[in-house]
Amino acid sequence: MATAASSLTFSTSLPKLCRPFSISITHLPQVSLNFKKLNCSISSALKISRRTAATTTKASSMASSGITTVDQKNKKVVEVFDTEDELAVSLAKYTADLSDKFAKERGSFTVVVSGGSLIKSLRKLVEAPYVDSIDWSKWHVFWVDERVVPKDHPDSNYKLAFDGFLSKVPIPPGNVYAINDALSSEGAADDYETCLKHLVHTGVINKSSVSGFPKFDLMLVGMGPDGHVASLFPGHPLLQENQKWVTHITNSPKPPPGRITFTFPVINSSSYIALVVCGAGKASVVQTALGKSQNSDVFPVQMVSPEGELKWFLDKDAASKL
Ligand SMILES: O=C1O[C@H](COP(=O)(O)O)[C@@H](O)[C@H](O)[C@H]1O
Repeated sequence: MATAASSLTFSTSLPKLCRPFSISITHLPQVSLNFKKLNCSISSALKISRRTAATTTKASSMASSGITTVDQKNKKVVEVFDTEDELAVSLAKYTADLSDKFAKERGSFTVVVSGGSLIKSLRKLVEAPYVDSIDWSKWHVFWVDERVVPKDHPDSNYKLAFDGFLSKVPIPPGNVYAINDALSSEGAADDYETCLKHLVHTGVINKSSVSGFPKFDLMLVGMGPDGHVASLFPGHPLLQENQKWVTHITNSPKPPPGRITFTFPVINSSSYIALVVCGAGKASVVQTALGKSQNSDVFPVQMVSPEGELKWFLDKDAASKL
């Protein structure tokens, strides 16, 4: 299964640029909770568990530890881990299992990553056993959002992923799809969309028969403390974009201001989405998205509703208000 796994360092050549190709809001319902192991604040959550026991099932076979919640109807799983380290172990297994599945089923594995804290949580993938067992040659890597800065800039999501992950595994450089950082935000977004269209046309990326948008195998997505996902921020008109695959923003409330981002129709056409959220600073948004909060705001994260499975990976602090 593993290929060329003896080297942990891959070529420093540039990733594939897209330039050559110049060529209903669903408010997630209350989830059911099945506390297999519980060391965090639980009293209110246990009440939820009793209230919703009828729809509670065991975790998927990919779940390895933690507190697991399953909402079968909405294909939503919530898993809470005592520590971020346990979360990272489970996230690595989840990703490796899906890599195996898609490599066998379709000969390639299309993976979309965000920037931010997510990348650190992928660190177990570059350790044994996964670094040697995953068939990295099948991976095609994309960004759900990117800051329009040079690739060696500290704000670059590409640089973050390269330094923390991609430089440590033998993914063919031609399968790493960074933005063209020589373009404007608008130009880079259009160019990235053109790149995706080419890859859908050539069959590298699946196309959703439901939405007609590209259907990525796995999106590994973080969430900001304001509930933003990708570069889709609360209250921003881009939340409603339903034509474009990739769009741009020049006034991001979080610096830097110029970014490109996948739109919700693309995000929500995915086969699997892992939403990885850690830290007490994100607990209130998690409570609104998954708990019984009275907050009437709709955060962008609540608009994440894939065709396939959504799995939340939460650490104890992020889940502390559930
Ligand atoms: O600006 C961004 O922020 C979000 C969240 O980052 P985090 O550090 O709070 O996890 C990230 O998912 C996104 O890709 C990035 O561009």
